[in-house]
Amino acid sequence: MADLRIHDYDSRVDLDICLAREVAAALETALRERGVASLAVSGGRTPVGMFQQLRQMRLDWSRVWITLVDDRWLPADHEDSNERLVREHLLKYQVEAANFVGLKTAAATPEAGLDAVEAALAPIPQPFDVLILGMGEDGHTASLFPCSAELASAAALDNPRQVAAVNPTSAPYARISLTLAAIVRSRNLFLHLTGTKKKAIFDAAMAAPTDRLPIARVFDAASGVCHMYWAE
Ligand SMILES: O=C1O[C@H](COP(=O)(O)O)[C@@H](O)[C@H](O)[C@H]1O
Repeated sequence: MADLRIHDYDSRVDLDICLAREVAAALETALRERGVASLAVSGGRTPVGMFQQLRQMRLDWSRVWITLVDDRWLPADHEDSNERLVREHLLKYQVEAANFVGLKTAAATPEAGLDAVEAALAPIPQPFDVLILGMGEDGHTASLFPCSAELASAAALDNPRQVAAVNPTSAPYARISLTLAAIVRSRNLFLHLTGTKKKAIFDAAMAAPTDRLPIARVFDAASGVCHMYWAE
């Protein structure tokens, strides 16, 4: 079980600045120690302000690999694509020099695309130096949805795959997601949450004695220090 440290901020702007600094510091450490660094980011609405802070951080971004924790199986220019969000808000200015690998291929379905996605991810230094999760109000994280038939295999810690196809019944679009096993191997694991409603959902999920939601399963399975950054 992870040693989860909670960081509360008075404002989302303060949170975005502090989380971006922590992420940049962890990437800098990786660059110093291993010469390359890897970062996996979530999509959705929550990370936009943090991306805008992170893209101002001075790093040798040409030695940093960036990918997504999950994506909707949509063209990369679709308004609901996580790749589009990252290209628009993070891969700008000096971060344009980073090596970005998206999770969407030309295959018709995520199931058909799995092998190609794994091959595309192969050059990225693993385990990820930094991985940033978000959370939905149903307790999903990445695209590990509690409602999906694929959750058992995508969240099985002995799943040798890095990615899984997920078809949520409570949310739109087929998805591709890092597996729970790939997520919890990360060297620095952050959860980025905003709003009192999500905080209450997170606290209840962590306190539940049984039927653990995906977000709680991350911190059950992770080891070492993990961080939750929250602002109202
Ligand atoms: O579907 C998704 O939702 C979560 C949470 O998104 P948010 O809009 O509530 O911040 C996100 O972390 C994930 O990457 C995304 O695909």
